[in-house]
Amino acid sequence: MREGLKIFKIGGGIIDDDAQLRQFLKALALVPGRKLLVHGGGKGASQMLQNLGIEPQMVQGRRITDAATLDIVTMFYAGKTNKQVVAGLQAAGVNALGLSGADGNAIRAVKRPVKDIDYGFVGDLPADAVNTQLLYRLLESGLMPVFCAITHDGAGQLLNTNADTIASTLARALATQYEVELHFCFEKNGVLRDVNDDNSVIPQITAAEYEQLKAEGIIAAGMVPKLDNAFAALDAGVERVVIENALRINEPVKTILCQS
Ligand SMILES: Nc1ncnc2c1ncn2[C@@H]1O[C@H](COP(=O)(O)OP(=O)(O)O)[C@@H](O)[C@H]1O
Ligand SMILES: CC(=O)N[C@@H](CCC(=O)OP(=O)(O)O)C(=O)O
Repeated sequence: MREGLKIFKIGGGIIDDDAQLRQFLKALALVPGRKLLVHGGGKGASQMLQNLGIEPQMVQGRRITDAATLDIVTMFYAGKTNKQVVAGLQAAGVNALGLSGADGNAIRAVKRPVKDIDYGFVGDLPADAVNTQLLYRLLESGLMPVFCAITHDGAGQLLNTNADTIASTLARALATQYEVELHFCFEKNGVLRDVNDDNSVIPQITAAEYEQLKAEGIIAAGMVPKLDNAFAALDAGVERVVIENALRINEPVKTILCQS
């Protein structure tokens, strides 16, 4: 039987709040077994860009990343945010190791080709993006890898990559070695029937139901790329995908996705 691995992805809203981040990391420290964390930070990055006089530009949930933006998001995601998360995990007794995709050649991306839109220095992840051997060695030595949203192209170029996509790609790649559970954690209690009512969590969603909920506009905005990534992970052999509140990971309230 394969060993278990739990992959957690945490989004911008929680990371920007020191007290909430600490609470999440404490709860994460209590989760038994092999673990890996991917963090975003898009909200805080947009704030920082604005403070520096750069207007953030997002198209279909992806940031248009010119050279100046890349410099700033690299400092923010791979520097401040990643190191703060790692320090928080160390304080909670977890030996975490902060990584970008360039470190150990962990995740090699491809610069998004220019079609209708030029996204600039944004990375897409091919099927063989993940250095599974490196991650296997880190996980088996008892470390908890903590990834930020920065990857590289193998030729010296850093690339900004959506954190949900990183989590889903890691989950798919590592599903060959482990029985993987993928947890998307954010500030809502799960996928909601009414986005303004945290008590309207949909406990289970199949792929067919997802299409229906999307068509009805119940699932919208940032939730669409998240769930596209989530169902792609299930299709590729990830055992279980969960959408849940980052502050309630040890409680039963959550949305579980199923293939059929
Ligand atoms: N049905 C839904 N249930 C929950 N959230 C939804 C739903 N439809 C749209 N959303 C929106 O999607 C957001 C999550 O997407 P996003 O901001 O990209 O996630 P993250 O915070 O993980 O980066 C929620 O904060 C919410 O505003
Ligand atoms: C290319 C691209 O869009 N990159 C994202 C990476 C951060 C991220 O995904 O953060 P959240 O998970 O908090 O949204 C961005 O810069 O916003």
